[in-house]
Amino acid sequence: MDAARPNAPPARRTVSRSVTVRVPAKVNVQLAVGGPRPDGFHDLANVFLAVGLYDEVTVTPADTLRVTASGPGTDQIPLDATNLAARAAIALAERHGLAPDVHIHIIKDIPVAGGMAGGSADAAAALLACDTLWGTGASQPELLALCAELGSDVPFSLIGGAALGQGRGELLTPVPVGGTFHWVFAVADGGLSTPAVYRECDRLRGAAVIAAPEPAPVLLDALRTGDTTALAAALTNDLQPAALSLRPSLRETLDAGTHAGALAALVSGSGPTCAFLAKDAASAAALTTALLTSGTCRTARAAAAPAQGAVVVPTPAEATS
Ligand SMILES: C[C@@](CO)(OP(=O)(O)O)[C@H](O)COP(=O)(O)OP(=O)(O)OC[C@H]1O[C@@H](n2ccc(N)nc2=O)[C@H](O)[C@@H]1O
Ligand SMILES: Nc1ncnc2c1ncn2[C@@H]1O[C@H](COP(=O)(O)OP(=O)(O)O)[C@@H](O)[C@H]1O
Repeated sequence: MDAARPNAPPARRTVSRSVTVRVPAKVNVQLAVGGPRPDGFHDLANVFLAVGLYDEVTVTPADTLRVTASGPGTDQIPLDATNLAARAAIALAERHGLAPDVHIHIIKDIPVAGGMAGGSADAAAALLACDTLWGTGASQPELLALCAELGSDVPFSLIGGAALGQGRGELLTPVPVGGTFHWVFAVADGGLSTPAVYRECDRLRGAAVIAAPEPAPVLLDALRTGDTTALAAALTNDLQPAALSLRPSLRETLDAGTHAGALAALVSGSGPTCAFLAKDAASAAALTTALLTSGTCRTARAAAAPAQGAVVVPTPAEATS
């Protein structure tokens, strides 16, 4: 008790606490790509679906900004201020006149450079974690605006679920989902560069006239009604020919999943991860086993969708109180 103020509540001890945020990967169930814009981006009709593969980002007060990471592929991500999670912390700190002095630790389970928005996920997670740690109390629109500055896919990583991304993918409209979809992801050795895949898409299209990208009503209906068969028939990815052109061996991966009973097979975003839609959880488990033994991928993972967006993980004390 405070001796000077007998009725005052016990003084709060300032503890150097950590905040952990869990954030999902995505698959693009429709990726319609327009022609190149003057700013180098492409207009999209990008229907994102968050899937249950997660990274975890923990921020802890520190003397200076520091990034560490564990998990597969982390030797391929920068651990300096160019890491997307570090860029997110710096952006939020600058906006609120703070020093971005945190230790950011990333536990990666989302394939690196795999077309599943792992870096974007870490950026969204770091933003939410720092906002919570620093008590900056940013509103959802403020967080989404910061996300859009960090990358086209980052806003979706924050909100999760399913959403239509227009513009370069950052202008989101949530999409209702009426059921659970069971996916399997075949993870390749090594990544593909997103800008290189967009460039290859432009090169393959040559002088063809490209229609403005539009969301497909049949696909949005399939999501809304939770109809797996209809979703399988409606999946499209305009970047798939470019990803296959840069990595022809992905055709064998797609064929292996199709022969093993997938309802549909497509490249996830810019690749090289291949995504397979399964009838149900049991089919997804069987498909995972078949892909693991097919010799056409580094590993295979089953994951259900939709997944929740970035969320603060309760500390053990909070979880039991
Ligand atoms: C292709 C998609 C599909 O969701 O994701 P991935 O499969 O890579 O995860 C996205 O469009 C990737 O979004 P993201 O990875 O956030 O890209 P950004 O950092 O904003 O941009 C990286 C580069 O990709 C190209 N780019 C990106 C988005 C877009 N609408 N048009 C583009 O041409 C540009 O060359 C840009 O310089
Ligand atoms: N925290 C991060 N996690 C993953 N990649 C990162 C991160 N920060 C920067 N990068 C870089 O971003 C690029 C794209 O990675 P990623 O987002 O995993 O792939 P994709 O854009 O295919 O979904 C990689 O070249 C990687 O080195």
